[in-house]
Amino acid sequence: MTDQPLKAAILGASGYTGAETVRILRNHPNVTPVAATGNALAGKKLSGIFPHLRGKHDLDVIKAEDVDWNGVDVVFGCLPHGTSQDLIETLPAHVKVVDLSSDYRFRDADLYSQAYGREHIAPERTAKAIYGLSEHNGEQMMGSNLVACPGCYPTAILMVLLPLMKPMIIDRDAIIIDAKSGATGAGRGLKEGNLFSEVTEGLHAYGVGTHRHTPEIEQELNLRAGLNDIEVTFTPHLIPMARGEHVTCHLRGDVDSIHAALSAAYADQPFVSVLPLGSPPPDTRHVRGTNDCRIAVFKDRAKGRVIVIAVIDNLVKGSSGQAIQNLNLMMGWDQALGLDALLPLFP
Ligand SMILES: NC(=O)C1=CN([C@@H]2O[C@H](COP(=O)(O)OP(=O)(O)OC[C@H]3O[C@@H](n4cnc5c(N)ncnc54)[C@H](OP(=O)(O)O)[C@@H]3O)[C@@H](O)[C@H]2O)C=CC1
Ligand SMILES: CC(=O)N[C@@H](CCC(=O)OP(=O)(O)O)C(=O)O
Repeated sequence: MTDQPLKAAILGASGYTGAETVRILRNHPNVTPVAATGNALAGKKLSGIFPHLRGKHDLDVIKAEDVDWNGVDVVFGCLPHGTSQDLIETLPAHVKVVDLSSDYRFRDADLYSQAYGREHIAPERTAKAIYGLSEHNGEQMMGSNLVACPGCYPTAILMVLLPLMKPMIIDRDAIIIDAKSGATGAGRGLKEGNLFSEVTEGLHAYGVGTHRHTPEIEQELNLRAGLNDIEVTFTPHLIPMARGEHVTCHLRGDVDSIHAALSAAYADQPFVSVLPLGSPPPDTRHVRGTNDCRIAVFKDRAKGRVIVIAVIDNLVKGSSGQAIQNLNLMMGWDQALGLDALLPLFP
């Protein structure tokens, strides 16, 4: 516990990742949510929008322009991309930022423009922001004022692939990723594709060959490997469940070397576990509601091929949980503060 808890504003608290950030912060000894913002839902009580928070958090949801920034130390930016940078660039300098959107993930603002179809309003800041994959960039986050949390798919995928990049122990020209996400990954906004009847009892791919997370994944792989030619095939799917994410990486390499590299990378990490060889495949329910990532490695019967599976909860390790872990790292606190009490909800 610090003498004075940090005062946090949650921008976009009326959305899924904002509400999840508020929920998890209830367990945090060093951070107090003092402001919650929304847009269409401003004017309501947070517990009125999200009854599961009733009696736990009774913040009023207000417009960002009505926040008293003098009373705020840190913001969690849980806003759509584009909106996020427009607001973050107006904040006073004393406010630390943990952004969950994609706005500050690209080192190169031109790459951002290509992927998102708009110019970045602060290219110099995005170049300096720390890419917040907690287990890999924690040291760089210490003392930083702006951390850009990875997308939910890149979180699980990079957790598998980064430890295999240096030394390069897989065939870098043969990386194929099949990924599946629950519907909360698309946010709470009313969209036809998120209707129950459009999602239930079916499964479909989307963004095939074009998803905006592909350049984000490739950026981090190339940076880690010291190369510029790594490309991956990434196919996401929407599955009929609310939360959870499952990624299957099809690789070429040696199963024992891959398992050893992953086990070594996460040996001291509280939230990432690499299952022993021969374990059954992990289920998204094994991490549901937690900041955990579980990884399992399998030898394929096809010669030289290895399959690595990772599961996370998109609303925790894939967004709000990792954001809180990143704030802990920025502040030099134990990275597990507020997060280690979360146990999986099973079944
Ligand atoms: N959902 C997930 O699994 C993940 C999401 N992310 C990223 O996190 C961010 C938030 O995602 P998520 O919580 O799912 O999104 P939601 O759609 O559930 O919530 C969006 C929030 O932003 C607010 N908002 C929307 N437009 C504006 C605006 N013009 N001005 C001010 N506020 C606005 C909404 O307010 P209101 O509802 O009151 O209008 C709401 O509070 C996004 O950038 C997303 O890509 C990252 C990783 C995983
Ligand atoms: C199921 C679903 O739609 N998922 C979202 C990814 C969620 C995420 O990580 O979004 P950001 O990169 O915007 O932060 C998508 O595919 O666009």
